[in-house]
This record gives sequence, C-alpha cells and structure tokens, in this order.
Amino acid sequence: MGGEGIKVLREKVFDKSRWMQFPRDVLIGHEVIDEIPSVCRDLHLGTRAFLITGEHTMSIAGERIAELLNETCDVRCHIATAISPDEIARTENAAEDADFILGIGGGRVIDIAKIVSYNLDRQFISVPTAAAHDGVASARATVPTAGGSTSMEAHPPIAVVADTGIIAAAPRRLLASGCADIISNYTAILDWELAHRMRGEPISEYAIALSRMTAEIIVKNAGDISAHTEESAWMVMKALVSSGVAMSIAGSSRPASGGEHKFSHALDRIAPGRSLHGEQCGVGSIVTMYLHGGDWRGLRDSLRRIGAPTTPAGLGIEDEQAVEALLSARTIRPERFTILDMGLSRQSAEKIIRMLYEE
Ligand SMILES: NC(=O)C1=CN([C@@H]2O[C@H](COP(=O)(O)OP(=O)(O)OC[C@H]3O[C@@H](n4cnc5c(N)ncnc54)[C@H](OP(=O)(O)O)[C@@H]3O)[C@@H](O)[C@H]2O)C=CC1
Ligand SMILES: O=C(CO)COP(=O)(O)O
Ligand SMILES: [Zn+2]
Repeated sequence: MGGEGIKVLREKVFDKSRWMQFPRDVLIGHEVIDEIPSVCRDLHLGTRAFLITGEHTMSIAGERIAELLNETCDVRCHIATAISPDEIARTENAAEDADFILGIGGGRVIDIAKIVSYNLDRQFISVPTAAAHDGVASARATVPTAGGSTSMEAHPPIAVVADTGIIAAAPRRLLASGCADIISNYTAILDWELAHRMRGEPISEYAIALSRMTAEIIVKNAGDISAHTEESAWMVMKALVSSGVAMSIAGSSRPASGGEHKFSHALDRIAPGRSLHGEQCGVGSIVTMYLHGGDWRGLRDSLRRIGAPTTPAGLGIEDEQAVEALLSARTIRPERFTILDMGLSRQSAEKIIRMLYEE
C-alpha cells in the first residue's frame, strides 16, 4: 500500500479510536454491601470517604455503609435532594477533601456522584438501592437543563456494589421502571440505525448487539420477574449493568436512549415528578415502535407483563401532556436524530396516544 493509502487508513483508524472505560469490580448479590470496606481497600481508594445519598436512601443503605466504613475511614455524608447545576456545585464543594466518593441511591444520586467525582478527578463507587434505571454502571450522566436535558460525559464507577437484598425490598414500581428503561433499548437502537441511514451517524454494532440482547433477556423473562425476590433483582441488575456497558462501548447513550428518552425528558419539563424515568421511557417506546412500523403491541404486552405503565393515565398525566411531549421532543437535544424528529403532526400524535388505550 502506498503512502497515501496508509494515510487514509490511519485517518480512518484514528477517527474510530475510542477510550472505553468500564467498572473494574462489579458485585451483585446477597449482602454484598458488607464487602464495601474490602472493595475500597482492594482498590486503594484512600481513607476519606464522601457518601452522596438521598433523603430515603440514607436510612435504606447510607447509614449502614457509613457505619461499615467508619471502622477504617473518615466518613462524611451528603444528602442530595435534586439534580441541578446548583446541587452539583454544592456537592462538589463539600466533597473537595475526599479521597473517594460513593453514590448510594437512585439514578439521580448516582448521576450526581458520577459528575462530582469526574469533576474532582476522584474514583466513585456506585451503590444502587433499586433496579430502576440503567445509569448504574454507565459513563454518562443525565442533567436537566433549561433546554430539556443534557447527557454529560463522566467516568464510570470504579466499582458497582448492588445488594440484591436491598434492591428486592424496594417498591415493585422501581423494578418495573428499570425493566422498562431496558425494554426501551429496542427503539433507541431503531432510532440510532435510522440516524445512521439518514444522517450518516456512526453506529457501533457491538454496542447495538449488547443493548438488544439485554432487552431480549428482560422480555424473555418478563413473566418470571417478580417484585421482592432477590433472583429478579439479580437478573434485572445484571441487565442494567450490561446496558451501561453498551453505552460505554458506544461512547454515548445512543444504544439506550432515542426518541422515547426525548419524550421522557420533555415530560420531565411539562409534568415534572409524576412518574419514574423508566416508566416514561417505556410509554415513549410503544409510540416510537409504532412510528418505526415495528411490533408495538408486543412491546406494550411485555411492559404490561412486568407491571409498567403503558398509557399517559398510567403515568399520572393528561393525554394532552403526552401529545405535547411527543411534539416537543424534537426540541430536546436536536442533534440526536430520531423518529420523533421526522415531522410528527399533532393529529397523528393525538391518534397514537388514543391508540395506547386499546385492549
Ligand atoms: N446516567 C445514565 O446513564 C442514566 C441516568 N438516568 C437518570 O436516573 C434518574 C432516574 O433514576 P430513578 O432511580 O428512577 O429516580 P430517582 O433517583 O429520582 O429515585 C426515585 C425515588 O426512589 C427512591 N428510592 C431509591 N431506592 C429506594 C429503595 N430501595 N426503597 C425506596 N425508595 C427508593 C429515591 O429515594 P431518595 O429520595 O432517597 O433519592 C427516590 O425518591 C433520572 O434522573 C435519569 O435521567 C437514567 C438512566 C440512565
Ligand atoms: O437514560 C438513559 C439511558 O437509559 C440515558 O439518558 P439520556 O437520554 O440522558 O442520554
Ligand atoms: Zn433511560
């Protein structure tokens, strides 16, 4: 091959170069929370621990972890109430002296820990208290903005410690929400492939294969996933970690976030706090699956089987708010091209929302 050919090849390879980061230790199982001090020692994380947790998750797991770490570390706790640039700045100031950080709680708390540890260049351990979202192990963090939402680059947790006893005791709705977040990978992939065909956006076949396989495992086992069993908590948590790994392979949230997520981010603005992230993504995914011409009824049936909502009423919102969210989804991250960016009319959006109620 001549000099020019090698140059072209090199440019292609450089263009494809990625720095993929994954968690180093992943512990999922019964009472693994007790292993946290060993994990910290094994990873040489230092002795000043900063715990970021939530109002409820403080007593669910935060206090116990503080107690465990107190024997070997200087421990400080911070309760994060909402995810916002102000809260992130406040937490970052408070964590400045820490050697390492633990995010103990739901997706909001883990995303705050992810950003703070990234900004301060410290390692962090992700300790999910529920299987409600696939940000547990991902290298991305979602932050609400005036424009809707942004997906920020961060680093993945150095370790994930998911105690199936704690996760199984969480309200059933949280588990169903995590399953819905995973099931929505189907349409996220369709949107990514669409953007590839329409816009030449690069795709990763490995990330797509992993993301799809994760959704398939949840759908295949939907009938067996039941609340308050450690077996189900274990299965869903593995899927959530694996979906996060797909995002790390992709270097973006693309394999797990498409139009259905833009719908969810739009809803967070239009009707904040009514339903969970994964629940909203599940309903959005039925709509975008329909728009892609796919098996939307099959997707809806899987969501029903795991007990996730499939209608606006199930999300606790008005049909009109769902219509608005579908129409305004294109204003959220306009650079992320999806089926909802192709000119959906109000009339069609209204018809699709009505259709969600059919038996
Ligand atoms: N970065 C990424 O890749 C991803 C990020 N996300 C983000 O994650 C967030 C959604 O996460 P989600 O967990 O649904 O929402 P939240 O973090 O808001 O948690 C929902 C509620 O569940 C409570 N909770 C958590 N664990 C338990 C438990 N064991 N028992 C009782 N209550 C519990 C929380 O308590 P408390 O009040 O203590 O917090 C909170 O009130 C969104 O902000 C979303 O954007 C979602 C997917 C991927
Ligand atoms: O929620 C995600 C994947 O499930 C990622 O979220 P974003 O939509 O913020 O990229
Ligand atoms: Zn999601």
